[in-house]
Amino acid sequence: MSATFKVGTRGSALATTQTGWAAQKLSEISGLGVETVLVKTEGDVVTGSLASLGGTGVFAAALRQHLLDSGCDLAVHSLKDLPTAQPEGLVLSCIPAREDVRDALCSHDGLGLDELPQGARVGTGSPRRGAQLLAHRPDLQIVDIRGNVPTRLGRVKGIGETLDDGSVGRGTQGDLDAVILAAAGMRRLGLDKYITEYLDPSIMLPAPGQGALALETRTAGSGHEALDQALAAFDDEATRLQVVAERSLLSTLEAGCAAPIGALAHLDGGELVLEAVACNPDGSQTMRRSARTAAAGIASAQQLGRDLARAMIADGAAVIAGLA
Ligand SMILES: NCc1[nH]cc(CCC(=O)O)c1CC(=O)O
Repeated sequence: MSATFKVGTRGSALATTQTGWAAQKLSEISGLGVETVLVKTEGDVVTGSLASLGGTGVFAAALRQHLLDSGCDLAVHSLKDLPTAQPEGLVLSCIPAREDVRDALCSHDGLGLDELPQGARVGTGSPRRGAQLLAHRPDLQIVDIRGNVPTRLGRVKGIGETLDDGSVGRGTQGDLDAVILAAAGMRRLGLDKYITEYLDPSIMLPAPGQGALALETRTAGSGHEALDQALAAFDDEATRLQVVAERSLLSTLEAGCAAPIGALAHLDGGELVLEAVACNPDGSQTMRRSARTAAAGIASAQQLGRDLARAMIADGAAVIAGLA
């Protein structure tokens, strides 16, 4: 029997799908077999509002402990769900090329954002999404929802009934005109046909790290040389530069994934450009800024995020976003 590595995953459809995708690629590159280990996490059983959960990293903590205890050799996370502080003994050894970074509107009858009826009910548990929606459409009613992607999608009028997956839409009321979800998750789950508008980043800046996966191992290595090499080969340098800048901004603002902060970096020729927004939860105040650097490398990306955050803080961003 050929050697295998163990990959840990949460049990949600999104987690198992993206873990399967990454593990398959690494298996192809390394020639190793894969064994999947399911890890139940606190974030999957708590039922309160996401905004009220407070502490960041509830989704990742149990998986990380499992990795530290050598219950698995590799953990696959959604990067945007990871706190910006890296735990001792673990390293993000691979960040693959990013999926679509945008947020997506999923509404009934194919409606786009500007076609939603006056006062339409739009579901999201994210203060960042709610605030930016309200900044664009102050008439909308933001409804705090949580749950996994198919469950949230099933709350939209007319959609719950049509989802053919047996785990989806059962008992959902169709009580919303629309929900906002990450396009990346919808695509990975094959649910992107329900997207009625990809929200332009000029209206809705995504969460730092959105659309990117983070493949984590113990700092000492995965225990499989071929896997360590595959992780290095599967890492995408452009994505890493972007997400480092975005997460550096978030950590300098001392904010987490539940904060009303959006950030998106991209490469423009040889330059790294970072755009960011800080909002108050009702969308009545938004501060949007950008910065760029021609300097290459991870340290410069980190510096870019830090400098932009400091400039925004100097102009009151932390107060606006309720972080001060
Ligand atoms: N917080 C849940 C979560 N974590 C990652 C994704 C989507 C995939 C991604 O952004 O990489 C989602 C669902 C969503 O926000 O719609």
